[in-house]
Parts: sequence; structure tokens; C-alpha cells
Amino acid sequence: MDRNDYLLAIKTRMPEKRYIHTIGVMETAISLAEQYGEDVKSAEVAAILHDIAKYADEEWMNQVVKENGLDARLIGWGSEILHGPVGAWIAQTEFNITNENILNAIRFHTTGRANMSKLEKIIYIADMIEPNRKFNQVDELRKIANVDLDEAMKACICHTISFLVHTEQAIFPVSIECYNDVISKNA
Ligand SMILES: Nc1ncnc2c1ncn2[C@@H]1O[C@H](COP(=O)(O)OP(=O)(O)O)[C@@H](O)[C@H]1O
Repeated sequence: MDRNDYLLAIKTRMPEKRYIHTIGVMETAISLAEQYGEDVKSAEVAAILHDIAKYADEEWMNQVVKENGLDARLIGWGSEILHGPVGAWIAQTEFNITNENILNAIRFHTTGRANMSKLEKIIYIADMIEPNRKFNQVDELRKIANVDLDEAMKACICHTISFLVHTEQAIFPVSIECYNDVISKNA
């Protein structure tokens, strides 16, 4: 499948706004891949498929987790946490993606994790800073991503953790592992 096949396949599964977001993630991920020496094709495919499960039924996603041996800690979390891991499962089973690095970039695009690969960082960051994103500090994150991928990952996970704390939301522990990992490496 080439870019247009993937784009056609995801377009039917999401509203227009999410599709536009996906194009933004794709363009940002490609540009970060070029800048930081990552495989551009892998970045393109992971970016296009990253939100493939965003609008999947939550009950169905919980079932996919249980029946296919996905991380048991996912059970009971909402679709915001489920759509990454279930998206990776769809990419593998439906789109025949076998590249584990691409699958992990989809799997961990919302939460991050400890010891992320360059591609995983690129997709995580691209998802946060793509041109359609609008929140305080997004320009600051874009500036950091222009000069240092690891610093950008640190700033992005700090922003997410801080946002979740300030809005009194539960934090899926894999993001805490990501935060601890990034902080210790940058100490
Ligand atoms: N560890 C976490 N625990 C709970 N919520 C989280 C965690 N990490 C991210 N989120 C939230 O999940 C939501 C979806 O994130 P994300 O997948 O990056 O966005 P999108 O699907 O819109 O591209 C965001 O509101 C984010 O703050």
C-alpha cells in the first residue's frame, strides 16, 4: 500500500477534523524524520495510521485487549488510552504492518513509554505539535522540536503530565514511566 491507499483507508473511519489532524501529523513527522535521520516512509505510515482506532467502540477495544493479550493494565481505561494500542493491533492485523518500530510508534503515540525509539518520539511529538494543534505552549514545543528531539520529548511529556495533574485526571502509569525515563536521561 502507498500513501494514498492508507489515507483513503483512514478517511472513512474519522471525521474531517481528525483527518486534517492526521495529515498535519504526517507532514510534521516526515519533516522531523528528515531532520533527525529517521526512515521517512516509516514515519509516514505510522503517522497516517496513528489514530486509526480513535473512533472505535470502547467496549470493542476492551475486548480486543482481553482477547489478544494486550497490556492488561489497559482494561478499564477510556478510549483515549485504548486507541493507541488497539490502533497498533489494527495496523498489524488489518493492514499487515509487521515493522515493530512502526507498530510501537502507533501503540505509544498517546502515552509515550520508557526507552522510546527515535520513530516513537517523532510520532509522539508530531501528534502534539502538528500545525492544527492550538494550546498555550505549543509554539514553545515547536521551537524545541526544531533543535533537539530529546529535549522536545521531555518538554512534551512534561506538558502532558502537568496538564493531567492540573485538570485532576488519572494518569495511565506508562506515561509516568516515560517521564521518569526522560528526566533521568536529561538530569
Ligand atoms: N498517561 C495518560 N493518562 C491519561 N490520559 C492521558 C495520558 N497521556 C495522554 N493522555 C490524554 O489523552 C488524550 C488523547 O491524547 P492523544 O492520543 O495524544 O490525542 P489525539 O488522539 O487527539 O491525537 C489527551 O487529552 C491527553 O492529555
